[in-house]
Amino acid sequence: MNTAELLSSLKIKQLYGTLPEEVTAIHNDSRRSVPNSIFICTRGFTVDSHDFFQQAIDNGASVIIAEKKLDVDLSKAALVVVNDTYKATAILANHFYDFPSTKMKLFGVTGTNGKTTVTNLIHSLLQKDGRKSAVSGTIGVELSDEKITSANTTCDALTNQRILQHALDQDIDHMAMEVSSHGLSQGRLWGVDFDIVVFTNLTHDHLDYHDTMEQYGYAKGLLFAQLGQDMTKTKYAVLNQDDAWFDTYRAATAAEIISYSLQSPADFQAENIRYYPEKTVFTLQSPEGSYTVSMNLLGEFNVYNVLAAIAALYAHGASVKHLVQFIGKLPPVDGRMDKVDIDAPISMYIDYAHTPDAIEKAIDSVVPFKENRLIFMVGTGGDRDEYKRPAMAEKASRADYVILTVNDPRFEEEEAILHDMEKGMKHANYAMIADRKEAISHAIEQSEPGDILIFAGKGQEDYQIIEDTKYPHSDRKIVEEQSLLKYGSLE
Ligand SMILES: CC(=O)N[C@H]1[C@@H](OP(=O)(O)OP(=O)(O)OC[C@H]2O[C@@H](n3ccc(=O)[nH]c3=O)[C@H](O)[C@@H]2O)O[C@H](CO)[C@@H](O)[C@@H]1O[C@H](C)C(=O)N[C@@H](C)C(=O)N[C@H](CCC(=O)O)C(=O)O
Ligand SMILES: Nc1ncnc2c1ncn2[C@@H]1O[C@H](COP(=O)(O)OP(=O)(O)OP(=O)(O)O)[C@@H](O)[C@H]1O
Repeated sequence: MNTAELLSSLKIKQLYGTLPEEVTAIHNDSRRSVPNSIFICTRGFTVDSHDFFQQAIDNGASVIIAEKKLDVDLSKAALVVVNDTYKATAILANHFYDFPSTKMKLFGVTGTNGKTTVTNLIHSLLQKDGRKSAVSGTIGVELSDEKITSANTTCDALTNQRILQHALDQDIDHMAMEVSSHGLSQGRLWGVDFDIVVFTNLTHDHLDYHDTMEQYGYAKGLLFAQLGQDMTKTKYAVLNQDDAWFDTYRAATAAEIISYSLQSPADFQAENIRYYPEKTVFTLQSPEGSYTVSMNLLGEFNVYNVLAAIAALYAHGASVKHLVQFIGKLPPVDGRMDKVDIDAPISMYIDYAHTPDAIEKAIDSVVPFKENRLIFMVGTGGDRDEYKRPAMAEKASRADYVILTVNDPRFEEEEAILHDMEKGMKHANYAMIADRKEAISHAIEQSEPGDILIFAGKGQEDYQIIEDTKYPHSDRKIVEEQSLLKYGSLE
């Protein structure tokens, strides 16, 4: 691409040296720089990559974008100084990839819990409706036949544009993106032009990063404010009317609101909900009439998630009748109240709950058909929001027997994580077992026919992070092995 044309999108404070005529790539990681590329320096939380410009030049970068004058050998690369390199990243990425988000229907989903579930539901419903769709979030980026792993739920501004363009190259013109509060507050979504945005809920999480619930709520609200004022493009915000932040987010956007609720009349309302071990049935009141929804997803929280997905697709123009038919055919989302299909006299579910609210909701989802005991295993990660740990255990105390364990210890002492959680326990029927495999096998060992077991915190993840290394780990595999050991002879 022509360099001068590309850089004309920026307010340049100083240009040192001569711009090359063409550049072929943009990078924000000096280790990945290639010949004839732009390298953008940023002040990160961990390092300041203004320190790495020389590595980028050694790798062939011919333009360095920075916030200050650097000692660049101008015979090798030009130096461009701007006010804010994070903003410059978003602007340049949009121009370089030619505004891919404006050429597709983009759904953004934010909220403390339910983002992965709702984005995957939207993605599956779009595909069932014959659309070419992609999905991105905690479980990576899924394009037609390609899965790309990502370091974050919400990728950085440059990666987002690259992925959107990559999707368009594969003729994918619909995408559902998980939008994290970290992503919003760090500007990773700048320049991503969403058409339909969805809010699930806001409860305690990430206060190590946002400090207060107000700041956390404000960060989430950026998604709605960033829908913009341009009325030439129809946009919608799908909001949970039962959440305390509904009015704030409604006021934050000029876009039309589509509401959903379980508690009061809304555009989409669920009534008469019946819970079963393998399905949930409810009556849906919608702008197109009343329907019976029967779905393979469990629990009240998934009724909220399904309402959100149906409302988002309705905003997109889909018929509610068809959506209800499609919903009935979808399997549960991987690792979210996902029943383990094994011949044993106990019911076992793999779940991803790792916030107090999600734990409460996971337990709520089995209470209606619980006949014997509920054994609940729950863990939390090291080096992350320690304030939520006692609250998690307090919610888990509703189970008859609780096993406190660890998700990803990272660099933190496992015992310290367990003791933080223990402070919230409301009864004495619990064990603390840091080793996740041992914790699972203890849960199954304790079980008796008729019990329900929930293994929460890791969902479908196939690794555990110890220090900064990912080791292979699968709750599902261990659950299957251990339950065969105890109940295998019954088959
Ligand atoms: C605290 C935090 O959010 N950190 C994010 C931040 O990293 P950072 O500022 O520390 O980056 P850095 O390591 O200082 O690097 C700065 C720059 O130098 C570059 N660099 C670095 C080294 C080098 O040799 N050369 C070089 O050029 C890097 O490529 C980068 O561009 O920017 C990075 C790029 O966007 C993110 O990957 C990183 O997320 C880290 C991995 C993380 O764990 N974040 C969590 C808290 C997070 O964002 N979570 C949410 C989900 C939350 C939820 O569960 O809902 C998410 O969206 O993932
Ligand atoms: N709408 C909801 N309300 C409350 N809890 C929910 C809701 N949806 C899912 N959960 C709970 O939260 C867990 C995680 O769900 P999901 O992965 O969809 O959320 P998420 O927002 O993507 O989480 P993360 O940001 O940590 O990836 C589920 O396993 C379930 O226990």
